Amino acid sequence: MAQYTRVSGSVGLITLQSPPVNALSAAVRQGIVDLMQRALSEPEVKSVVICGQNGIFCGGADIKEFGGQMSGPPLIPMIHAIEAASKPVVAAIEGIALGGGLELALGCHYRIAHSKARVGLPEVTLGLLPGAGGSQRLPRLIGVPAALDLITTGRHVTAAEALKFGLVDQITDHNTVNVAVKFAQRVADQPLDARRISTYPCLCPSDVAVLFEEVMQRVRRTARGAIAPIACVQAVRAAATLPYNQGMERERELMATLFTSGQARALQYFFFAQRAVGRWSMPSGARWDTSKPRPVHKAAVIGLGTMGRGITVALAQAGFSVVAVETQEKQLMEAKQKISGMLERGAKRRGVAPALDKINYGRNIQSVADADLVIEAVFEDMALKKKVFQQLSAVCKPSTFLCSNTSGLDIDQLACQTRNPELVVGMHFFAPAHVMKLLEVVYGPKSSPLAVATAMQLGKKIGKVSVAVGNCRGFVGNRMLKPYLEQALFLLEEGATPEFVDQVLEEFGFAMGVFRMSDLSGLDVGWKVRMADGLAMPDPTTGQPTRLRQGRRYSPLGDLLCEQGRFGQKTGRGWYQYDKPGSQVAKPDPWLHSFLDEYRARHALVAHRIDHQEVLERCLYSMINEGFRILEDGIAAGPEDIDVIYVFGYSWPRHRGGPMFYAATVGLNKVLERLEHYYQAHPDVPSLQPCHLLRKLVASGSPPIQKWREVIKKVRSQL
Ligand SMILES: CC(C)(COP(=O)(O)OP(=O)(O)OC[C@H]1O[C@@H](n2cnc3c(N)ncnc32)[C@H](O)[C@@H]1OP(=O)(O)O)[C@@H](O)C(=O)NCCC(=O)NCCSC(=O)/C=C/CCCCCCCCCCCCC(=O)O
Repeated sequence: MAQYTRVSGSVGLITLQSPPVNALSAAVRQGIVDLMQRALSEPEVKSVVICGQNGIFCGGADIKEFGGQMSGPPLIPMIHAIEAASKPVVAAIEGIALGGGLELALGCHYRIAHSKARVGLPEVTLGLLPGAGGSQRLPRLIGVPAALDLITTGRHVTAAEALKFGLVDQITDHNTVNVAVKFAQRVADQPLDARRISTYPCLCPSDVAVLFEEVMQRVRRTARGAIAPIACVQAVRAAATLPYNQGMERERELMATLFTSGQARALQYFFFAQRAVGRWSMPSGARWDTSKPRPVHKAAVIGLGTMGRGITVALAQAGFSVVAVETQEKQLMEAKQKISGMLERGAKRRGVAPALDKINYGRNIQSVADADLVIEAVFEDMALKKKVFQQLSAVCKPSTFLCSNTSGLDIDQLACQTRNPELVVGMHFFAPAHVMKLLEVVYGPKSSPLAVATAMQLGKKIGKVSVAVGNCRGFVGNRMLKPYLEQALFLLEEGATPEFVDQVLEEFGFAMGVFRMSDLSGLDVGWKVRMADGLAMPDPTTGQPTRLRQGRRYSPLGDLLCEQGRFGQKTGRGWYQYDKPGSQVAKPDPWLHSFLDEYRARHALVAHRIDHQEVLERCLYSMINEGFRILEDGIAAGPEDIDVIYVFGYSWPRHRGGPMFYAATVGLNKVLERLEHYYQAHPDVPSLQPCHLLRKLVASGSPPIQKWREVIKKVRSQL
């Protein structure tokens, strides 16, 4: 919807009204078309201003409409009509002008922005391109290099940057609509020919062909299989090489391909999934909208290893006072130096002062006594963590929230060490903790909604995407990783190489294949966990590594590498070889190949040809199957939680929506059928046995992912 008012006698003011972001829904588009006609037909009106209600110009096309039948006036002719208008039209940009919102503003003859406004063309992040003329007008207005940057990255720019580009004509600190109205009065009789961007020549640098080639290469390298960034480059190239009308035709063709693509559907699903995880709920019925967080003024971090340092930096950068504790003097000094360096580098990048004074360092756990919330980040050792929680419970205020950065240990056991177990939750950060966006907030059976709400809010304040999950071994992310890693090892036993498995996974879109990722994280991490679980031991009767442990198939390959001191990048050897310890360039290692041959011979394993399909299906479907178990167990509230965890924490390619969305795309019946097939071939691998919820969903006709929660609810109520 849109509202019309006449202001100062001669200015027609059109206000977009569609909360929360004034998206260009069919009703809003209809409103604009009707009100533009009215403004043009009223002889008293000499100029027009378009603005948005509640200090927000426009968040772009209404993404919710993309999934269904589009109705209402189309955007492109609407914007053309504005540009062709005989009276000056001024966009008054407050808050945001994104996507179709900025394209609407580019159709206006002038753009006035508030100094705090942000503008951008983020369509690429939704699997699209600026398909309402944006790919053709923006390069004509600000030049090809800047337009390529904005359109291929989708980044938002500040009003100041927009002014520098020439994207807006003026910025103001005052009431933008008032300024725009005065501006509109001033330009009422000015000729408009020079203000119609579609008539501008597209200014190109002399080496434009080289520029497009370079950008295309960079985009292909970083897109990990996403098609929209490539189409964006092609659309801008059309602007640079073709007359406007032909460029528009090319924009339309490219948009038609993207608009109906699975990638666009996945990215648009993911847009809403990211927002859905904020509306968390617990099996007790506690919810985000009925649980109030308590403010945290002072936080503390215990243990300043890699994780503790990253968490400290994330907290300090977000403005929290932090007490950072490390009991060993040498480690404390080292951590202090590293944290200061991280803060200084971060501040330089963001052009602000480093938040060094936000942190007080200490060696004594007593120094966290008055913290509102403490995050324990000591070694992943239950006995040690229990001791720390006992100490914290003794020294902290009774109201202090006690959180653990464990990556998978039982939160309940930690809560039991404290006086107030309801104030204990897991806050599982991902390395590097000041960079990675994901935070798993883990509630145990005793955790209160207050504790969950407070941890979720803290996560938001430090810029994380926080997902509330239940307490189980590995929580959501690492629990699903286990069958994935396991299958990768089994594939090596059966004849694959690390390079081949990684290549298939990287072609699928992972930033790193499973073996390169293991080398990066350190093979010893999982080895220690397996030893603590009594898994990584040779058979006591034969002294030989066996391939069956605790009644199920087990691959000791990772343990054998660790026994040789091959811990990955840090030791210069792992699944790959590296020039030197710490180097990141992985090279195939002939030693590893001989080692695999000998291993297979020792266990009488005959290598067979493993193809792409088998790698993908076994690694991904076993992980997805665990995802369904997690939903069945109520550890994650919905598929969106799992998908957000996998995209932000495990480099799952966003244009594939996340593992659960991917399963829906492949078809649940196909996933079920292939799991059945592999389980039949490997009956000693329980993670391949299709779980009850997957069967139930298939039996219910494989409903769309948005309807899974109903089936999950039914399955849980029957348990
Ligand atoms: C920055 C934001 C706007 C706000 O952020 P924040 O304040 O943090 O709040 P949020 O929680 O993110 O959002 C609040 C709620 O608002 C909802 N929201 C936000 N934006 C939109 C939107 N654009 N549409 C719908 N809903 C929106 C959001 O979901 C929240 O609600 P809830 O919590 O989920 O309930 C931030 O939200 C943001 O970044 N938004 C997205 C901005 C964006 O990406 N805009 C671009 C949209 S795409 C676009 O504009 C495309 C334009 C060109 C379209 C051309 C169409 C032509 C069709 C051609 C078809 C061709 C087919 C041919 C086929 C054939 O030929 O056969």
